[in-house]
Amino acid sequence: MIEIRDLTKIYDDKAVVDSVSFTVQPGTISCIVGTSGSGKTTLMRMVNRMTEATSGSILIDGQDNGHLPVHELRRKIGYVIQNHGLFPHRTVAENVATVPGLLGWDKPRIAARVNELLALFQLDPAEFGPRYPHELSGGQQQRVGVARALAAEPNILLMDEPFGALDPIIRAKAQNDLLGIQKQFGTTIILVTHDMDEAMRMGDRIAVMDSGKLVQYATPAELLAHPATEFVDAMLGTGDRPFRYLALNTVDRLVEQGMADGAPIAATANRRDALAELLWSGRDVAPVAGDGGAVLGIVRRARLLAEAARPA
Ligand SMILES: Nc1ncnc2c1ncn2[C@@H]1O[C@H](COP(=O)(O)OP(=O)(O)OP(=O)(O)O)[C@@H](O)[C@H]1O
Repeated sequence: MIEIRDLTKIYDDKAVVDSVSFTVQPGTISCIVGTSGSGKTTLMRMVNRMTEATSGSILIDGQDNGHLPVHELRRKIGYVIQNHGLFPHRTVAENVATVPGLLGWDKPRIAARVNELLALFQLDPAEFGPRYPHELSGGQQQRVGVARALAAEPNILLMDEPFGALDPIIRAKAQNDLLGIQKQFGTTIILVTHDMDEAMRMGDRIAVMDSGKLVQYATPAELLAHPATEFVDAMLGTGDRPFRYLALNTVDRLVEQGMADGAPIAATANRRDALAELLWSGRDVAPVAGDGGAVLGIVRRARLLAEAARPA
């Protein structure tokens, strides 16, 4: 758990992070969004003391991070930045092994961990382990960056625009991979992003920053239903709200009995994608298929449209 209390950072007499308080529950993802210069990165960097706070405190699992030696914090907390920050003169395997090496793990344990992580990120250890970062694509480098941050099994991960440089398809895949791995390890994550769709998709809760102040900290659904200020409303994008709201849930709970023609929609598809499919194929209704491909029933366009209305 990360408890941020009254945290302030002053540069040149200006509070770039201004009395910010919020708590990140264990095993959850909190996304920080806000306009450029609103203090997102500064706020996050105070968690592992890459930036020292002017005042306030951060408790990590109940311990004040100001009382822990900085090198210990950095090893305990994984850190991923845009453009991955890999060491160019070290191989992929050596990059991933960095923190376990600093922690003095023995060689077989390090090798096993490197192989496990590369495999987890769908990078064949025999093929990619010996390569240097410049011999990888941007998306592969980014995956190695995340693997490196996870190497010493940190229970906290800080991510600053980790997928910012990736194209939309690779980005969606990287987001899915991260969600899967986060669930598997129960990692607590703070993720800074410019992309509201990414925040909605990844965040259990979203912190909205405006000029150094935290203006709202809420679940994606709460944020959409009850934006605290006009600024939050503007960040959410008026025209996108119904679609963002639909995207928060899957089709499965809207399935009705019945039969319909045409290609089935997966029960695990989100409601926005399901509606898009119905609109694009000109159908009022579509079959819905479960995991094994068996048809579970149907979903109606009218039902999906009704679900896009602002929640109470
Ligand atoms: N070392 C520093 N010295 C002085 N001012 C700084 C320093 N680091 C950041 N700032 C200022 O603090 C403010 C917040 O910066 P920060 O990088 O936290 O914003 P951000 O929300 O992450 O922005 P972006 O989305 O553009 O990355 C900015 O006005 C920035 O110029």
